[in-house]
Amino acid sequence: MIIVISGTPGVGKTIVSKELVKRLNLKYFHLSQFVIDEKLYIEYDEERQSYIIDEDKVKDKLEIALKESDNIVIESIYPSLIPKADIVVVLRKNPIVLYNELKNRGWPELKIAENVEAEILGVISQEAKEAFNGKVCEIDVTKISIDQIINKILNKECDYFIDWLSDTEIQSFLENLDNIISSHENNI
Ligand SMILES: Nc1ncnc2c1ncn2[C@@H]1O[C@H](COP(=O)(O)OP(=O)(O)O)[C@@H](O)[C@H]1O
Repeated sequence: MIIVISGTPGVGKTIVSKELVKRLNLKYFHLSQFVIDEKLYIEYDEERQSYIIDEDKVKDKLEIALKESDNIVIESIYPSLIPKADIVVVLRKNPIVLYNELKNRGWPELKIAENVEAEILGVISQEAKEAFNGKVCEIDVTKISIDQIINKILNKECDYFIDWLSDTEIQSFLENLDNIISSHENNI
């Protein structure tokens, strides 16, 4: 069984992945750590304080690293780079709650804005559905405990249509994020 836990940074991937590993006695694979350990990046983006990954190298290395793997939880923000999976869980978190989570991490303003915008637009969920059509299970984790998340995953209780933009407060929040992003782009 290969379970992928994906979603925007800050939604709860690590905490959920580790709890799932414990409950089901599975192996754990953190893709972003693998990228850093194997130096599968092109460069470090100082402004965003994150690595720009070399997708082709990651795909090749993953094919080898995961070749024999079964009974594993793979945590990743890049679901389309993963060669195979039985289920791809995409954790979703209310963008305003997520914004505060990333702010508490002390991340740069631009990195927060880009990640929260991606959550509003469902970027990772879309990427997962294109790569693993029919195997994706989205879960809104905003108001539920880790235990409840794990049970939803094990019972495949998915939320079928998460559209943050149906909330007018989030529509105006997105405009603010766009302003932050464009102000950084204008300063280049
Ligand atoms: N269901 C939840 N309820 C309350 N807090 C949560 C929940 N899921 C995650 N968190 C908290 O959210 C933060 C981000 O979790 P983490 O697993 O580090 O996210 P990610 O790996 O997606 O960046 C952590 O402080 C974690 O304790």
